[in-house]
Amino acid sequence: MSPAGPDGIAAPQGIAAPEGVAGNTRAVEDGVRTDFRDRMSYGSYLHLPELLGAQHPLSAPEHHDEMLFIIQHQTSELWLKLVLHELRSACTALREDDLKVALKNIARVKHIQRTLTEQWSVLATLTPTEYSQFRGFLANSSGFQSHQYRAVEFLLGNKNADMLAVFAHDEAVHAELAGLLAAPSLYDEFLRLLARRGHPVPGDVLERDVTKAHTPDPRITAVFSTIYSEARTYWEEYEACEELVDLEDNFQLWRFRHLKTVERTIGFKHGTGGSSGASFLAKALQLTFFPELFAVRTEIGV
Ligand code: HEM
Ligand SMILES: N[C@@H](CC(=O)c1ccccc1NC=O)C(=O)O
Repeated sequence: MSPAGPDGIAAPQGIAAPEGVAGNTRAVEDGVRTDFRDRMSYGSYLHLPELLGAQHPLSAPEHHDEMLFIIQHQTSELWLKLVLHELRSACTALREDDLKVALKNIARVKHIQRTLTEQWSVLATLTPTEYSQFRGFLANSSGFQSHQYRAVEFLLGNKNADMLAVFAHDEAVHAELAGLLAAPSLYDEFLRLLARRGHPVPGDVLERDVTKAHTPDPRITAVFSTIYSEARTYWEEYEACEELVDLEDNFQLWRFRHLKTVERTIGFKHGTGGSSGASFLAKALQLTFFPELFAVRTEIGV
């Protein structure tokens, strides 16, 4: 005989309710803390009042889908904050010849990138009609003004001093980005590490003007050629090269999904930030952080 549930219906045979889960309801255990007047709680530790109080749709009357738009951006910014934290750590680790730590940081960044790229599918549920109903309320604000995104681009080596102008209104952010512009990128740090390990990275590359984007150099491709053809000897370097390729690949996938989401949402309209829109974004797909890591592939097996 199977025991009768609260509504008198017998539970199916063979599915015995575990202790404390009668009636498909989990009993709260006696030890569970419930008084948080004088204890730190989940919400206070995570500052949830601030976090969850920071969604302020501007549309009037409020458009249902503006909440999606805001949360999509805010979650992206939170992940970007962690990406920056990890990339800064990776740069420091490389500077200190701690390749293992840098690789650990990069591994985490790769997972975040996947989440960020996956997340586009949520925004893709926003139809052009829905977006057009509140787009006007965004005025001239645009993702182009995301300082964390720009910081990630700079850290990875897509340096461009012209990107600083939109941050002139915010002294602290402007100073932060100017600092990153003037600092060696992840790739600069990697090439410096390779030089310290005895790889023939030319001096003029090591002392280049790091405020500019790195431009492809066949002498660096030759360094990678050796690493790839003698992978067993240079295993750590080889592994690091492949991790950087994954990083760039993931970054390009995010850019591509952004572009495609933009095309399906606003077509070929100009952007709220003042650019030509999709065609401006498409140009970013031609950029590369680590050109020689792709150039070396042409030489492999020939
Ligand atoms: C319906 C959704 C979206 C549309 C229509 C859109 C559109 C655009 C457009 C047209 C630009 C070019 C700059 C301009 O003139 O405004 C841009 C740039 C940008 N957007 Fe979005 N965007 C959307 C969602 C997002 C989301 C969710 C993020 C995540 C943070 C984002 C981040 C960025 C960034 C970082 C840039 C600068 C890209 C670069 O410099 O290459 N956008 N967006
Ligand atoms: N540039 C977008 C507006 C936009 O997407 C946006 C506006 C405010 C804050 C973040 C945004 N996201 C990415 O650009 C547009 O032209 O519709």
